[in-house]
Amino acid sequence: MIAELSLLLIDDDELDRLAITRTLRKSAVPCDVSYAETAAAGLQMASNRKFDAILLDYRLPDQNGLEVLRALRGGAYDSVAVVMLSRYENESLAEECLEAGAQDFLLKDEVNSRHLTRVVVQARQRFQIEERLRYSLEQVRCLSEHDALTGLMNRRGFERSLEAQLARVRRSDGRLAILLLDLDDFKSINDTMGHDAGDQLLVEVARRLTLIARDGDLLCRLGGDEFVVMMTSLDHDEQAIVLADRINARLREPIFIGSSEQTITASIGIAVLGNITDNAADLLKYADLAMYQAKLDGRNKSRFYSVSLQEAVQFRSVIKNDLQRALEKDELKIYYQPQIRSADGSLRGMEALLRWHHPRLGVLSPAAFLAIAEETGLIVDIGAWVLHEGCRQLKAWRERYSPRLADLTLAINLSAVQIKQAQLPHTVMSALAQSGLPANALELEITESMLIEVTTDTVSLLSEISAQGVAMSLDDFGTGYSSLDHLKLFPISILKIDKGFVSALGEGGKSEKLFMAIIAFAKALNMQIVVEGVETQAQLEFCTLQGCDLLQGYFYSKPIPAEEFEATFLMAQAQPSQV
Ligand SMILES: Nc1nc2c(ncn2[C@@H]2O[C@H](COP(=O)(O)O[C@H]3[C@@H](O)[C@H](n4cnc5c(=O)[nH]c(N)nc54)O[C@@H]3COP(=O)(O)O)[C@@H](O)[C@H]2O)c(=O)[nH]1
Repeated sequence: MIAELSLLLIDDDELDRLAITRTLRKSAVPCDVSYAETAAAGLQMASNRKFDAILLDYRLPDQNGLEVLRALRGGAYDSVAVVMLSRYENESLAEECLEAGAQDFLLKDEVNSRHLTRVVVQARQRFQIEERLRYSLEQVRCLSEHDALTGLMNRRGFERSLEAQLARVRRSDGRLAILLLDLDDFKSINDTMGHDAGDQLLVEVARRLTLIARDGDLLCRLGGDEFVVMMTSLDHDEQAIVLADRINARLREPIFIGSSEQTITASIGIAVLGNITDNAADLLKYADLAMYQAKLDGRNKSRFYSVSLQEAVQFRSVIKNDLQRALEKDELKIYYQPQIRSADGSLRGMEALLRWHHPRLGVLSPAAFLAIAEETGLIVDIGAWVLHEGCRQLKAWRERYSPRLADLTLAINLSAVQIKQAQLPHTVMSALAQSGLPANALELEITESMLIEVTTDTVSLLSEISAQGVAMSLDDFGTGYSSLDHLKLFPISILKIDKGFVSALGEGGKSEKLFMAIIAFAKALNMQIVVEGVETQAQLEFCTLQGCDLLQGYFYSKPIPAEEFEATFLMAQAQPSQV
């Protein structure tokens, strides 16, 4: 039971005010009525005091009732039930008032005591129910826009906030940056320590981000191990980089999960609104591309989105897609580069160097696609193809230019992925068997960097191949670890000195001394020495004088297609035994 209703009547017509007051006095519920004659006075009173309901006349001297109603619902006033009063019947106006937030619409002529009291009481109840509903909806919206685990905004909340911030930034000509973080190797924590541990780590990351964020920055967990920091105001791009550095420094600090100490890092992509786009979806996409680049660049880094970065990412994606079918479409080719005996300038053999005749991009060098081939595992099939095709070609040439060139050899590069494949010895042997080549016609090149993560499996794999008579050569020697252990562990009989040393020959510096030391060292170990990157007559003479066995480089030829190699180096040196 309501003890008393406190009402505000806003009406400029004195007779109407008296009539309504008389009616209310007859009501079963006592009413305390305050009065205002203008919209401005009514709004003023509504802001000073809380009423149970406002009776609001539509026609007021300074504003119409609908405008007053909208002002009352605008948020600056305590929420209150509103009953509109009108002298004239107007269905569409009544509808408009209800839509704008009035709880009822009454014709003044219809007002009697019971009716008016019931309307006011019901308006008040309806308003209270609406308020509760609004609160519940707000709670649901809040829950649906927040991540239950970390309490940060989720993707939905982020998207809504981003749209709102974008509108603000456009209006104020401001700037906004998005830092998209993806935790490095989070999966392994989940896999090795379990999902509870993973969850604890995510909560700790959220906590650290909250500590680092500045006032006004918005934090969000997009899902999984992806977080976003939205900098809603910044003067310079550098501020975003500084924040990214602070985030990574803070994340690197040890995290204790139970009794175990963990460290986590993140790859961070940054995109700034206005620099490249003023569209929300693009901004997140660009931050994602930059984050992906940070991962490619070795993780635990931040990268800024730029047009050139996008071009690089797009190029990568084209290569990745097209490489799948390059083998089937016969687009991969082997180019050959001669290896010359320093003693007499005769052809000892050649190195097989892969090229991709891309239908749109032209001839691509391994640098453009090898890393992707390794990442996707395609290198296993590609490498097997190089072995088979190279052996087939060598056998054909040996036979065609026998007897003079019957002992030509072929050097083929192996990739780090291939040397971890248990089937490698089988692939090599089947390439030799199918072509009919003897094992000593083949030389396999590995680089020092491949041997860093040596396992006993790798050692036995390469030893198995070498035991069959295939020579192993250590490529790019002098550029990596130059570890004596590698020479001891692996069955290496050929040392290939990197072209970096050759280009420095004649300068008399450290490189030249190292070059000579490597030769002395290889000779002491009875290894054959191949020098790559020979480009000038002077380099040729120097290497020959120092006792290098084989020379390779642009001085003789760049790597060239098989037909050209045959015409230039084989036909010129020997008459084919069969044509
Ligand atoms: N796993 C596989 N890796 C391969 C295969 N084919 C090539 N590769 C690897 O790619 C690297 C780059 O090859 P490429 O771009 O062909 O470069 C070679 C020569 O073109 C270049 N070269 C040779 N002589 C000179 C010279 O006088 N000057 C100069 N600036 N460059 C020269 O050097 C590269 C020689 O390679 P390598 O002897 O192997 O070090 C290449 O290094 C391979 O690792 C493949 O089929 N599988």
